[in-house]
Amino acid sequence: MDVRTWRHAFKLDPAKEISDEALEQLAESGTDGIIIGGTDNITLEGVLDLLARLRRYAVPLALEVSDVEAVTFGFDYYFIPTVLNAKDVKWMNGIHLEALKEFGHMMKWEEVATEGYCIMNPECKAAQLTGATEVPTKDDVVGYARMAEHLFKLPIFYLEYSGTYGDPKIVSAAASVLDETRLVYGGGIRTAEQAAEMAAIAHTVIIGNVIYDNLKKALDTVDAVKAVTCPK
Ligand SMILES: CC(C)=CCC/C(C)=C/CC/C(C)=C/CC/C(C)=C/CC/C(C)=C/CC/C(C)=C/CC/C(C)=C/COP(=O)(O)OP(=O)(O)O
Ligand SMILES: O=P(O)(O)OC[C@@H](O)CO
Ligand SMILES: [Mg+2]
Repeated sequence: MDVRTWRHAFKLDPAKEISDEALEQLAESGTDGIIIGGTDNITLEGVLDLLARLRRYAVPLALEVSDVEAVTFGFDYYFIPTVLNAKDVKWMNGIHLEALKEFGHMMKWEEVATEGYCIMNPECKAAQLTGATEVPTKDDVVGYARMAEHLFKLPIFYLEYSGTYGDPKIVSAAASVLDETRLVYGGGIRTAEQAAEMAAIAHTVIIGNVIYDNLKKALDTVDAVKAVTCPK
């Protein structure tokens, strides 16, 4: 799956407004992919709107499924989050089981990648929703990274600082124990410098909210990430 080569991706929230001009700039920025996903108010209408407006560009599109009601055909990839540090097992495999009973027969597995989330910002919406409200220590993060790679053989370990910039020492600790599983960093990147710092540690860097606050700064992160050599 070529998502394994992604160094940079934008994450668009279907619950937020964005202009066609901004979408064109994001799609033609040189990013490796655009992920459509968010935590709340995700509707099929919002997902279809972004899909229709982005499909004309060559950039690969992934739907990060956070609500089964908002899944549609037409994406290149489907990313399925499982929250490794959620309090309620429903966010690890519960909703997934129900979804598989309903949609399992129609899934094209080569388009699907499971993301093992470790949520680091207890204030963010995803943490509040899933009860991931105890901040994992560095040792916890290393444990969750090993769990993702060795116990569950997940393709992606997603260190999620949503809305806050992470601690490079903790991200490095996760990186140091991953060989096969891809380390994805997301959260609080607002400048090219921050994007470059995390790109030197993580395989893939995700840019979210700054798209809506400062499009120019968001676009600047593409070249910043591409200028950095991918870690092992
Ligand atoms: C029709 C068709 C193509 C068939 C194939 C269908 C398919 C792929 C079916 C799904 C199969 C499946 C196993 C689905 C499971 C789905 C599911 C709903 C799982 C639970 C997901 C989950 C754990 C959600 C919790 C929240 C979470 C981790 C969301 C990820 C996104 C995220 C962290 C966004 C960041 O937050 P944001 O909302 O941006 O925050 P701010 O607004 O504060 O910025
Ligand atoms: O919105 P930000 O804080 O950039 O985070 C990006 C992404 O990791 C959210 O799931
Ligand atoms: Mg967001």
